[in-house]
Amino acid sequence: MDAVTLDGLTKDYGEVLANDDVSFAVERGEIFGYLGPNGAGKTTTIRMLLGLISPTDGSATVLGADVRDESALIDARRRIGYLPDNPQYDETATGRELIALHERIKGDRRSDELVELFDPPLDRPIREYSHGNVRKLGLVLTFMHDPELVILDEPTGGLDPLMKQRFGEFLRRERETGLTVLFSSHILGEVRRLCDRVAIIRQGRLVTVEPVESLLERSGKVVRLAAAEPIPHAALDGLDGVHDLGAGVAGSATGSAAGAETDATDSADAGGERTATDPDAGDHSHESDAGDHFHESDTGDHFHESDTDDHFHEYTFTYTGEVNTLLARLGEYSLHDCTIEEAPLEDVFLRFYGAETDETDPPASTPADDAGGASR
Ligand SMILES: Nc1ncnc2c1ncn2[C@@H]1O[C@H](COP(=O)(O)OP(=O)(O)OP(=O)(O)O)[C@@H](O)[C@H]1O
Repeated sequence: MDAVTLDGLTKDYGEVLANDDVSFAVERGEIFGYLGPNGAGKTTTIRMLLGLISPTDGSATVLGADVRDESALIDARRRIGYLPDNPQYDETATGRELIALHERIKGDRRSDELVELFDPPLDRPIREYSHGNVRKLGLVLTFMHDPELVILDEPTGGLDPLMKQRFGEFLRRERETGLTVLFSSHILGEVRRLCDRVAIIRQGRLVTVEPVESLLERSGKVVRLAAAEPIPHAALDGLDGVHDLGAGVAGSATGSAAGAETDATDSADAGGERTATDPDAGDHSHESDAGDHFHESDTGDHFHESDTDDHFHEYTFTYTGEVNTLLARLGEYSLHDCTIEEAPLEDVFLRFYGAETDETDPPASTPADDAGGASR
């Protein structure tokens, strides 16, 4: 039996159709990412699953309990851990007092271990907690009764990188013991590291449900190169899986790669030739605005050679091919810098669903449709 099922779940707030016919299922024992930009409808779905708001239409179950059946849901919730995106704890209580309160409500099997792991302050009132410390206490309260299913709404907001890593390792360990996790995020990279499958919601509508690996394969990677020598256009553009190739000549080979990356991003859409003078040469603006550095050429089929040795040649593109193939091709050139990163969530949307998709114009065919329906 699936841990969570949604079938045509719909929430109409009146002005906003926050969930529109949302269907998917979370299998027992998986970490399932619920991904979407701000305002997409993630929290609305989660609040319906917990019985905190009623669906306008459709149905859902958590651990077998129908979310419209209050008594069944109360029973199920004893076996569920829930971390809201913005927990509203009693501001005057201390962390220790809140742990004691939660122990009385749902039991405590492991708060000591969790306090040691997530290390929230315990003896100060909540009103003095930082955002990250509220989140760390929230993780203790969510997991302390050893739930079968946890539903986490943007759980890593406010956590520092070390704590994010610790949280990720913790979730993976818990999965090994059979825990099911549904967690929302707007960060694709975070979901990639943790999740087995992912659902993406945009403007209230589900756009895909699929294994995270297949999503990332199709969404590709953003590649940024800074080369000591020009790379012929055909060498990159002719490679299978290269999209949106943009190029320029910028900065100094001894300068900041980060600056080069910024400019490369700015120039990525235009493609063709762009040139820039070494910022250290004197005459030209040092502002980071690409418009001050780059001068569009009237031809798009070759790359400009710089007139000083200090320049490097930068290229940005999205790559959906084999990384080893790309590296073999790049190995033929002298590179100053190379970064290969996952495409941002926004790019994934642009690539697969179009920039103009809105509530009145749903994608004609989504991967969820292609897979024979969103739920499985
Ligand atoms: N109580 C409410 N009344 C009216 N509209 C609401 C209500 N709650 C949410 N909305 C609207 O519903 C839409 C979905 O909001 P929701 O909070 O579910 O999105 P989200 O994906 O969780 O966003 P975020 O990542 O920013 O938390 C938004 O347009 C939001 O303004």
